[in-house]
Amino acid sequence: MISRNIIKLNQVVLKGARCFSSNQTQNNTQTNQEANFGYKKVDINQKQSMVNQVFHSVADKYDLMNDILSLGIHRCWKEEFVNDLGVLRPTKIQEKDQVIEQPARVLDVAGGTGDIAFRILDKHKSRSSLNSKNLKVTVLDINESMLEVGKRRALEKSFSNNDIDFVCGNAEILPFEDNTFDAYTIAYGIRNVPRIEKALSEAHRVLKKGGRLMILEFSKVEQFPVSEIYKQYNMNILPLVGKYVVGDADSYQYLAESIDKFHDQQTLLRLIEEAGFKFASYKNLSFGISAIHTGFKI
Ligand SMILES: C[S@@+](CC[C@H](N)C(=O)[O-])C[C@H]1O[C@@H](n2cnc3c(N)ncnc32)[C@H](O)[C@@H]1O
Repeated sequence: MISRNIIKLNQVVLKGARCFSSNQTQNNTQTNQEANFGYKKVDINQKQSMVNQVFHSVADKYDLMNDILSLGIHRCWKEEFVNDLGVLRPTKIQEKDQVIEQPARVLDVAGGTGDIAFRILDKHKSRSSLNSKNLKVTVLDINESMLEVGKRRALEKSFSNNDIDFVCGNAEILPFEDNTFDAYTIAYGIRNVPRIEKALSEAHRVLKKGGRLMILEFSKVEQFPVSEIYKQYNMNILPLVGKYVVGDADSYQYLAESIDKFHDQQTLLRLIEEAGFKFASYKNLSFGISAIHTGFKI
């Protein structure tokens, strides 16, 4: 049984996007467009290669580090995110004189090791009377190392290809047709994508009418002294724990800097609206350390 699943879950779809694996270096053509890589200004194409190196380096210890660094709190934020998504119903399609049910489809972009996808599937099973055939989650990530961990975890959790599939691809050029998904989720991924506007426009394109965008991301804490304690923690503790647990202080230095440089709640909200989403809103989690943004394709 397990070996059949291994074969199925290893069928990574590669359509129209460059993927990054450990033994690959990316030689992107230079442009004169710049992006932030933490506190550094780099060529926008170079940013993706540098982000890829970070996640290749941390992939094996990524989930453990999330627990250590957030003292387990990231689990509560992810739970709230998945609760807010709610239960998705299958689509009913009339075919000749028959009504056919198609599973609801969720695309989890920058889904990495599958954490959000597994939570969505678990929640769906525990909350609804529907069977697992009524929901399918597609995990998309640009990094093969992160996806490999996700595929391993999916097998351990006994999910099959009917529940979940793993696609190597870029959030900026999604390898899916227009109007395909009922929901698009992205957790702690959007700040790593070089062209956020492109990713949001792709999210809008692949969602069905009525479909929902949900973003979970680190955000801005305004209340003093929490803001200062949080900044000091990120800048000093993150690289230190990275050094001793993963043997890689630089990657965690980038993660801390990228959190500091990322947009505030209002700016991200504006970008979501500019991408065409309606009824966009956000809510803060733990003083705004994280925030959930949402919007709908109407
Ligand atoms: C911090 S991890 C988040 C993983 C997961 N969503 C979670 O919440 O645990 C960020 C992920 O974004 C992915 N990523 C970065 N740039 C991307 C892009 N352009 N397209 C798709 N994935 C990307 C990385 O490979 C990495 O797996």
